[in-house]
Amino acid sequence: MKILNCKQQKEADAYTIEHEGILSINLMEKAAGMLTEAITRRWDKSHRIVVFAGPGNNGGDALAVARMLFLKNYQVEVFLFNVTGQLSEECLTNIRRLKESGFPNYTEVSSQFQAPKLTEHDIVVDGLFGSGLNRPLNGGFAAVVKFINASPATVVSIDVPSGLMGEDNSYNVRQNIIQADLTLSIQMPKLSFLFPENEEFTSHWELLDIGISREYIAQAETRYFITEEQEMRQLIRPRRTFAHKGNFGHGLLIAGSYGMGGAAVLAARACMRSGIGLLTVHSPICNHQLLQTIVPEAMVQDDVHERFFAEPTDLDNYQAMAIGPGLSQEEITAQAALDQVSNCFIPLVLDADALNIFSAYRSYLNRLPKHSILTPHVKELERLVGRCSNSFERLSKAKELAGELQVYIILKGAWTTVITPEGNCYFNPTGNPGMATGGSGDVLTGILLSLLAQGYTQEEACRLGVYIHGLAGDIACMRMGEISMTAGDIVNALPEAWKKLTTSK
Ligand SMILES: NC(=O)C1=CN([C@@H]2O[C@H](COP(=O)(O)OP(=O)(O)OC[C@H]3O[C@@H](n4cnc5c(N)ncnc54)[C@H](OP(=O)(O)O)[C@@H]3O)[C@@H](O)[C@H]2O)[C@@H](O)CC1
Ligand SMILES: [K+]
Repeated sequence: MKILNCKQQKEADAYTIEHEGILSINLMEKAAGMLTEAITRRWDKSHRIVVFAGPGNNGGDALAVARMLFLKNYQVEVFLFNVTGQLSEECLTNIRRLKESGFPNYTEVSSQFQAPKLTEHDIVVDGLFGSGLNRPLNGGFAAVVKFINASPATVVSIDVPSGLMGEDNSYNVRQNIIQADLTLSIQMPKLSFLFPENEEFTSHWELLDIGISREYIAQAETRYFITEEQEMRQLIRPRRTFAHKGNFGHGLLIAGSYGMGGAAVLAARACMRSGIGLLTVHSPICNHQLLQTIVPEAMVQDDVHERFFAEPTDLDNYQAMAIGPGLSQEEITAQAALDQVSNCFIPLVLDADALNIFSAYRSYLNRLPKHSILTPHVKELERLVGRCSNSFERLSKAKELAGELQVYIILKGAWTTVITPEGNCYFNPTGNPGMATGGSGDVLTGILLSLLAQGYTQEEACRLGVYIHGLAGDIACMRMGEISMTAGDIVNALPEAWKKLTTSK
């Protein structure tokens, strides 16, 4: 699914109006009908609905919703903020329609706002500003936002919480943004909904498909996408009847150190559970027994060192390599890892300590083989690109780095993002906060190695890998709960996740 910017959303509305034979006011009526349905589905008539409408079409939506709720016998109050005397055409039409419906509780605010008393049983409909917001809110509008945020009422925002920019909020004033309990977003999600620091504004959002032109969306250019299940289903390659293990690749996992053998175990188990033909784990001698016992399916190659990865190994027999989980950053390991990675000629995943080593030896960064996959979480990314003050900046810097080094970056967190060397960003919809637990990243590394060894392209492996990892996380969460689930539970849920994604619905 594409994520378009606000300018494109406006163009999409205009294109739909022009090419699909629908009047602007009727498109708004359709949106309002769906918004009203979404509200009445959740709240019955015992709730008073207080509508705050702004001067543009977001306000127009809100006024139409007010009329529809009133005609369904809800108790509704409306405040229209008309401070400049300039209202959009559709907003004006909806004021007229509201009045014609016999609506009694309409207040137009031009200067002084007499705030109503709001209770926790009230529902506020926020239709102050939507995709037309072009600067941070201030003055009277900021005061209204603060009043709504301070009230105990439940807040439903139309399209966007008023005051929130669709993409970059670096220069916004956070106190002047509506903290919505629910955002009913028209047609497409906004990029800013996917950033963790905006959770207080958009913790829950839902999309309403008002029938914006598919043709426009198909040709609209964007760098931002949300991955969909159907796309992932189509990526998965069927296993042929006459297949043998040689068809599914041989992967090399370089992982583990003294006290960190578990990371190698988790990655290896996840790798085996994701369809690879053969796996060799290269680990320090101390982990030999552990690996042979817990992951008997994998072959174990001992390093020369008892406790640490110390000597690069030959890559001739492998189709892909992953390095990093539980590796440590000992000097001897760092040298071996830099050497191993710099000379790697097969598809490669770098995770955890392998990333930290490259952050510490920055001059080696340009020796990273092209199209390597880097899987940093926020802190690991910032070690590479420097501190960032917000998610938009972080994403921009990650895109720059991916372009500069020609690598794939998987930025882990809620809405894990796959960033391609060309600068495309794919946000992953699966997963849950229970996955924020030690070893979860090691599991992802194992899955990625498995997919690369099987011949999936880097982009396919990244997108499918994070999707299945999140899906397994969701299954683990259902089984064990968000609090108790562990990385091992994610591995244990992989079979069901793969089955779910490969059986027809
Ligand atoms: N048929 C359609 O078109 C459909 C449209 N739809 C709906 O329309 C919404 C977009 O409508 P929109 O483009 O009119 O923008 P909107 O957010 O209402 O505000 C624009 C106004 O705000 C003003 N303004 C901006 N920033 C400001 C600030 N900081 N402080 C103060 N003022 C500020 C700006 O004026 P300016 O001062 O910039 O001249 C302008 O007057 C969209 O979110 C969706 O809900 C859907 O129903 C689908 C069908
Ligand atoms: K709004």
